[in-house]
Amino acid sequence: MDCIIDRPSRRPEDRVSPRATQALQPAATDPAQIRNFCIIAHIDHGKSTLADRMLQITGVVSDRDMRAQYLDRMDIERERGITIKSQAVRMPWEVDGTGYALNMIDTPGHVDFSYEVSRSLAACEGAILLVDAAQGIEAQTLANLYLAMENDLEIIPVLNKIDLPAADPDKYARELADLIGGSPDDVLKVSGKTGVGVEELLDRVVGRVPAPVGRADAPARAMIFDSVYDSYRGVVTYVRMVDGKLNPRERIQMMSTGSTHELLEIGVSSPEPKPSKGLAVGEVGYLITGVKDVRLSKVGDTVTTHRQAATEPLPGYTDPKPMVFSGLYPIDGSDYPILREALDKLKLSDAALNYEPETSVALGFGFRCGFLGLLHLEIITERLSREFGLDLIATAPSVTYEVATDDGRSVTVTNPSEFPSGKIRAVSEPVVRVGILTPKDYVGTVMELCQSRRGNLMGMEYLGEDRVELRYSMPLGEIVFDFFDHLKSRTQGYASLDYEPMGEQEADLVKVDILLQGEQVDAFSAIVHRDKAYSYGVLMTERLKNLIPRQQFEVPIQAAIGSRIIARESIRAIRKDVLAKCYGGDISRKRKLLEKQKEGKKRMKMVGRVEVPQEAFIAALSGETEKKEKK
Ligand SMILES: Nc1nc2c(ncn2[C@@H]2O[C@H](COP(=O)(O)OP(=O)(O)OP(=O)(O)O)[C@@H](O)[C@H]2O)c(=O)[nH]1
Repeated sequence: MDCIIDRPSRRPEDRVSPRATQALQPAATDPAQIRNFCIIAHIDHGKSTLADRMLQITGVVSDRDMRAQYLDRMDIERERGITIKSQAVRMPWEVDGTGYALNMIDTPGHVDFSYEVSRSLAACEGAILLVDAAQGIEAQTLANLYLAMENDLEIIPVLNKIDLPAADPDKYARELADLIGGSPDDVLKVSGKTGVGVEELLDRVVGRVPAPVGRADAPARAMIFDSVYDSYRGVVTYVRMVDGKLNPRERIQMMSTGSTHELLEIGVSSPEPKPSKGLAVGEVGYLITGVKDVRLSKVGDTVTTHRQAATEPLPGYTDPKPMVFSGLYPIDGSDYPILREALDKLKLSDAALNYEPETSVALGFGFRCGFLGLLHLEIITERLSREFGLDLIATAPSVTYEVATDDGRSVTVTNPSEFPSGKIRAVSEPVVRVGILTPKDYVGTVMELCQSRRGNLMGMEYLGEDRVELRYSMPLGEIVFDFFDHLKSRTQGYASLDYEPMGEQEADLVKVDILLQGEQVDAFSAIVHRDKAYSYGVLMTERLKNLIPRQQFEVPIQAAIGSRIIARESIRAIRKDVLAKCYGGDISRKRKLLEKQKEGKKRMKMVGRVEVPQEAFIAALSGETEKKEKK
């Protein structure tokens, strides 16, 4: 009789290194044998590919199970090649006969998620600074490096993709060494694709990244650096133990809210979740408590035990604050309940998503949503359409304004239609520190663009021979509106951008309304700088003129600041007689035409006496007319 033996497969082409030793047991590992590190890189510089290769070489994922970008779990992440949620993986590695547990924390690379990046960094002692050897340093390389330095991390500079024919490792090694100090010879050269240099890199992590330190006998303190919703297991919380120990089935307490939960499972990911006997000082792992909403397990919060609670939370906790707002409306009004349900579901897994119902004359029922940034907005709208089959229109993104009125009130405005109508004393808007990296030939055109967006130059530096870093302070409101598209098209895609909040400033801002036959169309109101009010008015009135069909009377389209009209167009009157061409006695054909006209009217929105097809509003909001003209 045949007997099946369950043997670990080790095929000749498997890339597992002989130094991928037996894993050390969590909760029983000496902190001196733990290394916590992350990989920081500009988008597309190969972070996920390198992480995949490390998993393979350390034997935690077999070649057979390997699929590209193992750590990027969400489909949408894999398709777009971006990392949204960070994960942590424990890998065994042996150096000079000693076994180590390497915890790799994958960080999101995009500025919208910089708070999550900063918490992931706070969970580590070291960072691999990964730079594409064919492209060199980019804006997010710098932004992430500065964050890592603020967190006192040991930086390991690495050039990736050295297998590319276009790679110029010597040039970029000098650039990297100039940036962080040290010699170009210290810069490791690897290829995440072929695996060259990856073993040396793991050795360097062990050699250079400091071991974690913490007080083993103090009350438990663990920092949450990620919180992910899983439809089967509820919320999975990723933590870094700082002091003490957490044990299975213990009652834990969230220090920001005082809420307590039973610890149903605790363990480490390698990379599939493996329950353990607990987590001790310096370790990285996950907790499951059965809660169903990520807002009960917030990134940055400190976990302690209920029985022996710590008194001081770990530093650095803040609530995620939405920066960009937009109205989301279903194109088919009957989809509204589905949209509400979909947002409720997404909120379970995304603590940064905010929304409340709103109505618009032009677009019907929808939700005003708050996002961390433009990419966050894009991801949410894409998930709504992909996962819930919703067809949506989003109003132009807006930021938060503080408006002080003459009667002494202060109003927070996230939607232009809430802008107070009386006398305004002052308006302040959020400002960000912008870093742009561009080849030197494009400096002129980039500066022109920044100036046209009310940017203030704060500094300019050459990086190597041919690239320049420009630093500006700029209103966030100017960036959320197609700034990135313009930057890319002016520099043929070469410039990269990063920004971080730097407070607020007063500015001469006004609300421009768009009126159709004297009636305000809310979805088109915008808060803009006074100098740009006129051009916004002209743009929108022209767009609408081209999109709204003629009516039986003349329709004025106006742009106004308060009661002052600043631009005007009009649609000439026409008597639309669908039966005009239908002479003769064929009554059934006439009826058909009239029926068809009635169908069309259903999708019409009434603004005062004016009938507007909803498509016209949608096209005007998305700027479709200009796009067509450009083509
Ligand atoms: N030739 C070559 N290509 C690589 C190498 N590493 C990554 N790539 C390619 O570079 C592209 C980006 O790699 P990713 O690993 O997705 O980059 P990433 O930094 O994780 O990207 P984000 O998750 O968006 O930040 C992919 O097309 C990879 O196949 C390498 O060492 N050599």
